[in-house]
Amino acid sequence: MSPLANHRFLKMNGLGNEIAVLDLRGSPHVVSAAEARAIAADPLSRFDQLMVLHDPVSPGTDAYMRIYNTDGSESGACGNGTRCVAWAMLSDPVMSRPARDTLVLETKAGLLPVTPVTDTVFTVDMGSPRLDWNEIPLRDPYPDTRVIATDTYLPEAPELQNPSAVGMGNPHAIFWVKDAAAYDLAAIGPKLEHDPVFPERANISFAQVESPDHVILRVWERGAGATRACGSAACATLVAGARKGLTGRKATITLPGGDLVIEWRESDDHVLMTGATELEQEGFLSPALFAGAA
Ligand SMILES: N[C@H](CCC[C@H](N)C(=O)O)C(=O)O
Repeated sequence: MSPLANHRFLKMNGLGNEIAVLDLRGSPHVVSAAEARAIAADPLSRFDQLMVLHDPVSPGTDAYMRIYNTDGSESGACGNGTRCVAWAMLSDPVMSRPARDTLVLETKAGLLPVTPVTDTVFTVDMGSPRLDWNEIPLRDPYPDTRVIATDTYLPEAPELQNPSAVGMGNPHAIFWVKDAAAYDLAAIGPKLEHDPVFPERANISFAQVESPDHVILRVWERGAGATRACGSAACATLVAGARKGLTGRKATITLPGGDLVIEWRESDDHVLMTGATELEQEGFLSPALFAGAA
């Protein structure tokens, strides 16, 4: 029987970004893409991102996280999910709790220190943005990633051709638009996500700058589709906005599910993301999910 059968999980959200948290510390099991897709397919455990906790790898860290999208692909970053994991590690009565309140979580993209602001609000240090074309990554050697060009031509939205690109441990493209609500994400999101300029696909943001400290944002996520919020996209948008002189280095980013405060700190180049988390329920993974998934 799969070690995931009957395993406890938490269903949470970060501003409506649907997050499932699975604690596999103490187990050698690594969730496969097929298992992640099976978990996502059950309405009880449905997620935009599945955050799987493993035993810590680097000294001084509290856990290693693998992050899965709905389609089973893996990401190096998920801002909203990282806050949910911090809540779970510090406040869930069943999970083993680290001794200190400030956590350091690790992903394949690096270390993420997390600090509680209240019981349910956390600040994640998302690290330095990746601005070089090959780190994002992009197909072409752009000397300046503030403006790139996509291959995709959209007859219904010909203005969507020149996004900014930023890596936050995952790839992001930000299109600067007058009205973020005007776009049919389900129709155009997949085309831009798969544009050949993004060799690892990209998370696609539509950013409407209201003022230097306020941006309205809608996101089509790589591997997950339209979500109510995307923390790493909010970080990437603030960085790109500040680089283009559209925003300051600190702004409120309003997503369909609510607000995140993002700061790109001058002193160390790190991006800080602050926002809420919410526990919805706990559940147990149905053994039937893993009958065909290996
Ligand atoms: N919702 C997440 C981002 C998931 C990114 C994922 N879709 C990818 O990079 O493949 C967040 O809050 O940052």
